[in-house]
Amino acid sequence: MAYGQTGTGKTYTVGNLGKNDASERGIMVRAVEDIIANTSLPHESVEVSYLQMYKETIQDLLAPEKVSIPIVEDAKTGEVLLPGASVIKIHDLDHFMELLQHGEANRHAANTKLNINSSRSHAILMITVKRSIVGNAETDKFSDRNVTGFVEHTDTGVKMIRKGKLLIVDLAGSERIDKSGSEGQLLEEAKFINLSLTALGKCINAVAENSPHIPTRESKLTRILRDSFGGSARTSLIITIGPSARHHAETTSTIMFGQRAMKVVNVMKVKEEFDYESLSRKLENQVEHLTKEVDRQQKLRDNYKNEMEKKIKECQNSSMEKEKKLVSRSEFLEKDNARIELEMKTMLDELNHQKEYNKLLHDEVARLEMSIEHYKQNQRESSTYQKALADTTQMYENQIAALIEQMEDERVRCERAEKQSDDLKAVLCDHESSMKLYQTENSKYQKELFDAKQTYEKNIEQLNQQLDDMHLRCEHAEKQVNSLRKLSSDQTSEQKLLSETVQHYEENISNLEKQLDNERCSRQHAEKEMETLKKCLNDEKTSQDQLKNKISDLMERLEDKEQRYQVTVEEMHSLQTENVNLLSEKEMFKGELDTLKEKLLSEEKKRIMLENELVQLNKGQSGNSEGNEATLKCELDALKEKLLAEEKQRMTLENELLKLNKHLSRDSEGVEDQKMSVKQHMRESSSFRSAIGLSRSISGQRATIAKICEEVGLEKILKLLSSDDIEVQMHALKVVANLAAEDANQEKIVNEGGLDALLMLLQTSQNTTILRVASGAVANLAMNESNQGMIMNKGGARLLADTASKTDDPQTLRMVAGAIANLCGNVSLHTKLKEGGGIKALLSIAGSTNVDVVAQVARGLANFAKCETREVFQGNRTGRSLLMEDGALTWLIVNSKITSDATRRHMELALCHLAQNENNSQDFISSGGLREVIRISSESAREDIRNLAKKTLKFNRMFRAQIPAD
Ligand SMILES: Nc1ncnc2c1ncn2[C@@H]1O[C@H](COP(=O)(O)OP(=O)(O)OP(=O)(O)O)[C@@H](O)[C@H]1O
Repeated sequence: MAYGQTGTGKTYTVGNLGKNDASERGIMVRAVEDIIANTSLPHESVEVSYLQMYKETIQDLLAPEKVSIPIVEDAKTGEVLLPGASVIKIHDLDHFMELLQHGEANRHAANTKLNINSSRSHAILMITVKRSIVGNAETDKFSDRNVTGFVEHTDTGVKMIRKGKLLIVDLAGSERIDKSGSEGQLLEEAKFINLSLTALGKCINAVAENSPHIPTRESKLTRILRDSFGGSARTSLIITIGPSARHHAETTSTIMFGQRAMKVVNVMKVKEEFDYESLSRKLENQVEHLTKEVDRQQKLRDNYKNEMEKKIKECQNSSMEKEKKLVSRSEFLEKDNARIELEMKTMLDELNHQKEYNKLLHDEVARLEMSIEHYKQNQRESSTYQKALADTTQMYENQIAALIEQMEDERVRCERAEKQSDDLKAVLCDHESSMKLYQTENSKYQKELFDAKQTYEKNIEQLNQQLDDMHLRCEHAEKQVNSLRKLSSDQTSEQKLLSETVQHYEENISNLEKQLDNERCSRQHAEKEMETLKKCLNDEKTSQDQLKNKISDLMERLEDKEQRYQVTVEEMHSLQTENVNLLSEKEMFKGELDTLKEKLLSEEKKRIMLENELVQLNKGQSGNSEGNEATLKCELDALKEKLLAEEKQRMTLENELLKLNKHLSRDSEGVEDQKMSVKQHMRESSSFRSAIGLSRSISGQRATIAKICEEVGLEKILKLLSSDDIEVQMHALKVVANLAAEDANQEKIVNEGGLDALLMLLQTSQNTTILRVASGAVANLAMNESNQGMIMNKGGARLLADTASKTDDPQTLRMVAGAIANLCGNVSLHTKLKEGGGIKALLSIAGSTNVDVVAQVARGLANFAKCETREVFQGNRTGRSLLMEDGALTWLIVNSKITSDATRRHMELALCHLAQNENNSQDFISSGGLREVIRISSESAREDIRNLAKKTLKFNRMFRAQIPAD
């Protein structure tokens, strides 16, 4: 689109033909030239429409008679169509130039002041390029078609048309009517032009701002350009300006318009549509092909079926024929057998007959022999005849002998011949008898005999031959019988084979049928399986996606867990360190607990003694006169005060116990048991006290003090601490000390200046009782961590040290040592405590022979060492212990074998804690502390302390180096 003030060169830039000089050509000509150069025209088409929009009507510049061309939007694709406009397929660039020139001639132009050939209409050149493409997939990809009707996937295997549309718009010039001097018709035109350009501006604004509504309906220009704003089209805008200063306003507005248009974001989309004709043709072909294929398959199936049926029939026929043949063959064989049997029978009969005949012959030979004998007899009777007869007989005898020989030779095989021979003999015998009868006819007879003999010989030969033949035939018959038998057996086996073959064929057929059925089943099954597999594949894909998501989720969680694991490991390390500290702390508390138990016991004893004293006093009181009443009352008050002090101490111990119990509540069951036993002990003490009525008295005193405090006011009582009257001062101090023994009152006492007053007393008073009670009160306040800092800040450490230095009263020293020992448990005060002389004071107090005082010192040192070593373990502190310089180690080494169990435990713990700090190792080695730790590791009365010492020795490298391997 070319947009700009009138006369600034839009038409020149966009529509110039450049007929004479190609370098003068405008974008329209250059674009089409480029398109043609990249298009193979017979296969691809380039079509153009050239329109103008004049006063909100659309006219066809290529067919000027076509006016008011409607604008239509394809409901599916959203494509803007101009159905009435002529669409001309161009052949080449010249053809296009002709069309453009023709169109230009039809364009409305009028002279304006600014441009003598001003365009009064918007010219729209619409170039459509179509290209056929073929995809790869099947038509079921139709589902991929998007809502716009275009196909996103080109691999559809279907012929499609890829379509590109290029609109080149030469907008009519925007103008200031006053400047252009438009009037009448021109003014009218200018209004329409400005209206449509304003609408275009609005649309561009809306698209640039991603507005859901684009007001394209306000002008036909924007309706035509509807599918060119944003969306799937790419839009280029050329803005033209007049450089003259007088056009400054227009130039600015034009540039602003261009800037807005630059905000439009386009996403290109390839537009493709199916070539439905070719698709339908292709589908028809496919349907036809598939139908043919189905028919072919059906035919193949039918043929196969027919063939199979035919084969089955053939098999059946052949089996029937074979059966028939078999039957006929067997019949034939049976007949043949019968025939052969008959023949055999005949031959056997013949053989028997032959045998009989042979027998007959034999008989005849015998008869002939008899005839010969008879002839010989006749011969003897007639010498003449006899001679001739002898010759004849001789001849006959020779013949007969030969015959007999022959007969003998052939007797076995030729019985018939024997028979014949017998016959001949019989005949011979007849002849002989007739010779006898007719001697004359001897010659005749001899001749006949000779003839007969010859005949017989021939006959015998014949018979022999017959016999041989018979034998041969017999053999042949036997062979035949054998071969027939063999044949018969062969026939039987053949029959069997045939039946087997038939059975085999039948089986084959049934198998084939089964196979056919199986084939069908498996095909159906395979089809089902295919569907299932498709589903599975889809499911698989879905599950794969889910798995991917899960994997990424798991990876994230794994990373998170790893991080947490790292944190946990670090925490674990710190917990381990803390655990070590807690263990040592626990051991220390155990020691302290034992000390407390002992103290409680001694307190109980004192209390019983006091109670007895009180009972005695009460008894004495009743017996005294009224004059002594005041004195006794004073004594009673003093005793009560004593009781109060004891009670306070007890309270202090109980508080300490409570505090320890709190610490110990985290520890092991053994400690828990100890706590229970202490509680039990306390309960027992309490029950004992109640038995003697002391509790009533104590609660009465407390109530009295509370009442006094309520009545007088704490402020006044505190003021009394600075009273000049030492008695008043003392009573007030006792009341304050009593109040300080209870946690609940401590804050109030401190806030109202009680701590200051007590420290002042420590500083100024020389009175032992005051110093003792005041240091006891300070010790009570020092039990509370919130007061410890304040005590230190107010110079408490120094004052306690001074107090210790100016008295050797063991109770006072015990109170001072207790107060310092409490302060030793606060690691933040260690340096101040040392600098304030607290440690030194503690160690100087340690010179006392009083067991309780020493116990407090040992407790303080153990407290200090434990806290300090914990700080070292936690990395908050480095270097030797602050206790070292003041000689604490030496004191501990010297006194660690003292008899009191509780004190010894404190000392052993203090040594172990100090030994745990590797910076103290050298001190331990040089001073003999290491030996002490080694001793503790084996000799300590407490297993936990022994273990602590062993652990200390094990983990300290310097100690390990010092200890021999054995
Ligand atoms: N780059 C250029 N080189 C030479 N002459 C030019 C150039 N640009 C414009 N002209 C000339 O300036 C005059 C006005 O140009 P043209 O008609 O293209 O302006 P237009 O912006 O289309 O005006 P209108 O909006 O009134 O139609 C024409 O005579 C044109 O030949």
